[in-house]
Amino acid sequence: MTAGQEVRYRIRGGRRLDGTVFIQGAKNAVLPMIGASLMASEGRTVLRNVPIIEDVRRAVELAQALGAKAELHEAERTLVIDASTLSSPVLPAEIAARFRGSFLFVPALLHRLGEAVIEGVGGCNLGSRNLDFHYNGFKRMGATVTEQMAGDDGVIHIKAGDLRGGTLYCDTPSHTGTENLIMAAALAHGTTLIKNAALEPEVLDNIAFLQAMGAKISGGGTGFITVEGVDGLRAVEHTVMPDRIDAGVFVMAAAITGGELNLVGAALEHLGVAGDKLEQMGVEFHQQGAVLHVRRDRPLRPINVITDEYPGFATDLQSPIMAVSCFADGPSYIYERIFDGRFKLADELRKMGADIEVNGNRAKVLGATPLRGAEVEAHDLRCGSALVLAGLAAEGETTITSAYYLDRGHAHTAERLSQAGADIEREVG
Ligand SMILES: CC(=O)N[C@H]1[C@@H](OP(=O)(O)OP(=O)(O)OC[C@H]2O[C@@H](n3ccc(=O)[nH]c3=O)[C@H](O)[C@@H]2O)O[C@H](CO)[C@@H](O)[C@@H]1O
Ligand SMILES: C=C(OP(=O)(O)O)C(=O)O
Repeated sequence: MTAGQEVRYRIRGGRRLDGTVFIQGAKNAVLPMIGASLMASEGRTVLRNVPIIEDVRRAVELAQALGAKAELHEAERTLVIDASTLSSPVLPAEIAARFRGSFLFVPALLHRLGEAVIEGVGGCNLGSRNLDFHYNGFKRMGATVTEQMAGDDGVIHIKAGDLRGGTLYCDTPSHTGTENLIMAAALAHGTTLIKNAALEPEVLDNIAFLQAMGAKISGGGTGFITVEGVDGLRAVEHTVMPDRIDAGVFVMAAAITGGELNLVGAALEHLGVAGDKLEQMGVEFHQQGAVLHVRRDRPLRPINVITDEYPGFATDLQSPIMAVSCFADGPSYIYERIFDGRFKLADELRKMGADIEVNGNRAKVLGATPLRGAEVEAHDLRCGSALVLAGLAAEGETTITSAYYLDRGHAHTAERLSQAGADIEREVG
């Protein structure tokens, strides 16, 4: 899949899903791990259960552009990285601007090459997405951050100097902010305390990975993380945790079609409040070891959702639940607290017949409205997964354009849904 190619999904709705689905490895865990693996100056890192998503392909291209050897073995879902040859500090815009996780490469560049040059940082266009917690943390550790204009675009130079530990904080518990500050502290001189650190399971998986590499990190999951700097990190093997957002979307695929799925690798605990809200809507869960059995065979009830950091209702599941709410019997209320640009989905769902009122970062979904197939656009990754859900339950054919966004974060979507009985195809070109 090359830049500029159009990806579309075509779905003929109305089929009840039934079967077994394998939950992919977590996008938001593997991306910081690829960044962290570049901190090992010798040896080969082996990451297993790697999701075959576009963001991972971009991360591999970026690692290669920086001089590392990175091989993605797609059939084996395994990534092998040899970062001994890392040589360029420049995150080139043509790759880095296509995914948010590119900024997670900065600590390795600071430690290994003494500087990072950021021509662009991408990710979903969700309104304002600042990076001040990251920059302020790097500065507190002794780095200098300067911005130069190149045409209309700013290029940011970070010079590491001699990074040393200190007291750092996130104003709000930023997911990638916490990961970047931990990675910057891991090889800095002395001890770092990070206050108001993120609690997401992917942050904890990344801490486990860094600890295996030899980093000294304590306090993960408490909001206060202490990192004692070490002299070097070694390349290790690690299995990426399952993707709780992918799991949540498949739970909702069962919910919206009145179906029944066995989700291999999904953990109800990792859904946080989203699991409770789905139960209130009428979804039944049975955790059977590493398999989450999910079923919905009663009418969907409406719901109130307030997005929050983990274990609150994940913002990445807010768009999907908006699609499910269209089928609930009564008004649902959604309050998006993390990102201010996530409601473009409402316009797309309206094209399918949804009745949604948006006021700032609050939305009221008036269910139940029967949705009908339409041509709709994925404005971001989770808008894409929500439209897939809507298409599965709508009458007739739905075409989702700009679906590269969906492929950024979900692997083999059409194959996995088809195996469970959906009528869905992916088209490129
Ligand atoms: C690659 C990755 O892991 N992406 C996830 C990560 O994004 P990301 O790490 O970018 O999200 P953050 O947790 O940093 O952002 C949360 C909020 O904090 C604000 N903020 C963040 C950093 C900063 O320096 N200044 C600032 O103001 C943001 O604008 C946003 O309003 O967490 C999000 C929230 O769970 C998820 O939707 C993304 O899927
Ligand atoms: C916002 C998201 O991702 P990113 O931070 O990678 O843009 C997402 O996964 O919905």
